[in-house]
Amino acid sequence: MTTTSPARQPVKAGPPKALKPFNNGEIKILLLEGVNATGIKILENAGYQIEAHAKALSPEVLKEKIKDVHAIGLRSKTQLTAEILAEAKKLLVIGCFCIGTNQVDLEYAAAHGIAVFNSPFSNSRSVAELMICEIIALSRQLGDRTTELHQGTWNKTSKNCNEIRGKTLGIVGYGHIGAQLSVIADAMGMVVIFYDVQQIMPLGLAKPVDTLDELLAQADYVSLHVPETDETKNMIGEREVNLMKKGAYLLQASRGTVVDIPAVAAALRSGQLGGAAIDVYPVEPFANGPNFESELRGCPNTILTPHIGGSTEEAQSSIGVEVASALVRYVNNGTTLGAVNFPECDIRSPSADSKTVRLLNTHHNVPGVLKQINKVLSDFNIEKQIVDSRGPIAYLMADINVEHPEDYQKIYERIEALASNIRTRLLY
Ligand SMILES: NC(=O)C1=CN([C@@H]2O[C@H](COP(=O)(O)OP(=O)(O)OC[C@H]3O[C@@H](n4cnc5c(N)ncnc54)[C@H](O)[C@@H]3O)[C@@H](O)[C@H]2O)C=CC1
Ligand SMILES: O=C(O)C(=O)COP(=O)(O)O
Repeated sequence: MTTTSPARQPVKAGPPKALKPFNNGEIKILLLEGVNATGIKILENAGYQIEAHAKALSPEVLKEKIKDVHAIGLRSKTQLTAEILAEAKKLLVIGCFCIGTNQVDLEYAAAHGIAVFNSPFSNSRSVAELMICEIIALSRQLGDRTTELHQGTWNKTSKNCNEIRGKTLGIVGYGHIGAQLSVIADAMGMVVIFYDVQQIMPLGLAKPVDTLDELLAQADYVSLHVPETDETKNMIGEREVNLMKKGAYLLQASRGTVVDIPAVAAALRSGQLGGAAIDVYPVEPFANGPNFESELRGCPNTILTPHIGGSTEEAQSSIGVEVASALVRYVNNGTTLGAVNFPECDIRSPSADSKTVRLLNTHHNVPGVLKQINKVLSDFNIEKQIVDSRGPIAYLMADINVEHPEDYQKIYERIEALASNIRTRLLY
């Protein structure tokens, strides 16, 4: 006789519980720099109180406005320095509706229990497409020809104008944007080489080189796609420009601090560089208008754009969805997946009919913390718990079964009173 073991029955899970904050009241969010309507809709549907501005705010106004909000959404312009964040007593979370997060003091934010989210790749394709457009535009001197013709000058010439087929593109920083650019350039018949501090799988026929100097010496076009860090500051200066082939082109859509602008302007005027396409600047105007000063103005074959690499409808729309959803998940459920300055944690939602309370605790990553936290929780049934650390801070999520709502305040106060506590939230 054969016996079959009974099929394992899945635990029945009801609909997930819509958790709400115990101690934050109504969630207020400040949105700056024209966050896309897709993001605003998600935040509205979550029931948050929204104040949205099309532009960045001056530091003085921002210091006032940030005092009262639980969340803030911004793009690359707004600088959230430690000085500004020090005013933000209620702030739980920052959403960078862009790729770069260098505008936020990430360490200060983490140390104060403020999680930061961004959109790691929603505008990568837009930047890569702009680079392709500019590689051809520089090769055909389109900027100069169109300016001349707008001024009434017909200047039909083929001098120093080239096809891009067979030319070498050197990509500095082979991350999301660099790799995307590599694939398109490769398909257009360019020879692609790249330099990155990490070992990254080359795509298509692209080849890595060992040093930046090697890349500069070989490339007809150098395109920069590194983040702003101490190491990338002035990565391209007079020395590097002079290592480039005479008449080569520079494309810069990373961060303004990566390039020494006076050195590039001098090389453009002397003919050492055959042209440049620059999208980002060490100092960018605060708002749209006739307010742009730079040594680059008037340089030959120089395409200047006002930080529009990621500015397409497609990119902004998907960034809106991605970052707003991350903010809602963090505020409503405590999920930190995708945070750039926090340990990444998530646990399954409790079922709607449960008496579950979710504890979210950011604490100093020191020995003995969990013992103290679990001492407080030991009077209750801990259904699930996860904790992870990142450098000096750690984040704990715990679902606890609490029969009597009057215990919520007790749990909250006792966890908050621990010496290790940075920030405590309860959702129920
Ligand atoms: N102009 C615009 O509108 C936009 C600009 N950006 C800028 O582009 C940068 C790059 O974006 P992603 O490709 O998404 O970033 P990513 O993080 O995917 O890639 C950056 C790459 O640079 C490499 N890297 C870092 N330091 C380096 C160094 N010293 N030398 C060589 N390689 C180095 C990294 O290892 C990584 O592979 C962003 O950090 C942002 O500042 C991003 C989007 C739009
Ligand atoms: O995504 C980025 O890092 C960018 O530089 C684009 O910034 P923006 O959203 O145009 O202010």
